[in-house]
Amino acid sequence: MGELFDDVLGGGSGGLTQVKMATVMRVCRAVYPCWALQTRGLSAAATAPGASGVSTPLKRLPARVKIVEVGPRDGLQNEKTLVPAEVKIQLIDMLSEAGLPVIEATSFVSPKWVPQMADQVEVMRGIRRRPDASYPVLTPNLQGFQAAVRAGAREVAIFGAASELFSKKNINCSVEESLQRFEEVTRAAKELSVPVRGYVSCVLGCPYEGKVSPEKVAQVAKRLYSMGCYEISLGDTIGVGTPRGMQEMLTAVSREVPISAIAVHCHDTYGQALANILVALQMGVSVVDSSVAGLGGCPYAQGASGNVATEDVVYMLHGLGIHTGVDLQKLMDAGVFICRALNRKTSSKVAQASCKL
Ligand SMILES: CC(C)(COP(=O)([O-])OP(=O)([O-])OC[C@H]1O[C@@H](n2cnc3c(N)ncnc32)[C@H](O)[C@@H]1OP(=O)([O-])[O-])[C@@H](O)C(=O)NCCC(=O)NCCSC(=O)C[C@@](C)(O)CC(=O)[O-]
Repeated sequence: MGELFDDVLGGGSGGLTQVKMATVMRVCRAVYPCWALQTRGLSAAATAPGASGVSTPLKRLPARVKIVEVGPRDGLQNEKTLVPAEVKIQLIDMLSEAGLPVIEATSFVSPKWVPQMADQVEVMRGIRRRPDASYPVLTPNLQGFQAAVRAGAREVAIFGAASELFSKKNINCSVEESLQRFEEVTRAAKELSVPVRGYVSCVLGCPYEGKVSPEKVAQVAKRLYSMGCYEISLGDTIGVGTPRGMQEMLTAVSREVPISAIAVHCHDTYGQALANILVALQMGVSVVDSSVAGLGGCPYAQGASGNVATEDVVYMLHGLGIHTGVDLQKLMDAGVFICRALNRKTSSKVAQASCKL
């Protein structure tokens, strides 16, 4: 590599000719496929989504990505002011209109722990469901699962962690105890043919324990998958991960769980979310969680900012020629609606650039 650059840049006279520059670009693309992808993807985005002429590196990306919109739950669970149920319902309906295939609607957790989600029954009863979309809800235990089913939930998500301390702070039990509770939920769900999604939090770092080993993440993911979760969402809860960490962690998890059953759930605290998602896509992941307007955070992970904004993910994916089924304009309208209701600015760069707020 060094020799190649010496060869291209050496000689001193004349600086970088066009021929030399082209060679440098070729070498960089060969050595850093990810960089090649980004530079080519960006020019594709600048011209037309899915533009032709984008060649080799894009072949490694999925043709289609499923976006799991978590704003109404992950976003609103962290808001200081309580958002009225009718606002949540309107937000979910607007997200449905925008074509999002999965919208996490609310959670059936203790109202003493998360008062922002105490109106879960009203929300579930009020939303207009699109027949081809699903509206999962979080259920930490059997009590939550039964209440969710009574309220009309047709899909649930259980949420574990790869960190003992986070598990204790978030759901008041150890990782092992949580897995036992989740077994009860998956067993009950199986009897009613209710699909269950599984989360693992703190996959790239924990607010209480710091570094988290990829092997620990893989163990928890494997347990959730083997108890029947159809998909495992890997959460960078505090948004500290970088592309290299994402690659190492996904390498470990994909030894235990098929890549087609893995989703990534990136918070954007350090501005790394899109880069981390791109790495995940290159490794074969085709399910991405995100939150309209970048709302969110976890009440039990202080300092964690919101999820990556759905608008930004959709813009990147469309620029790469990847199909999502999402109407970006309608999605941005939903972002404007909820930001006005919350009296806050959007965290989506795409929405900011489009001068919507
Ligand atoms: C899990 C519990 C309930 C344990 O809480 P606990 O206090 O250990 O529960 P308990 O079994 O001892 O029961 C105590 C009380 O809670 C009630 N209770 C018990 N279960 C339920 C339930 N399901 N729904 C409603 N109420 C419930 C139960 O009925 C009882 O009521 P009381 O007799 O005192 O009146 C509690 O810790 C809790 O609700 N935690 C909230 C966790 C949460 O929602 N965190 C945020 C979501 S996770 C997240 O954001 C991360 C994620 C998914 O996005 C991915 C990522 O980014 O990493």
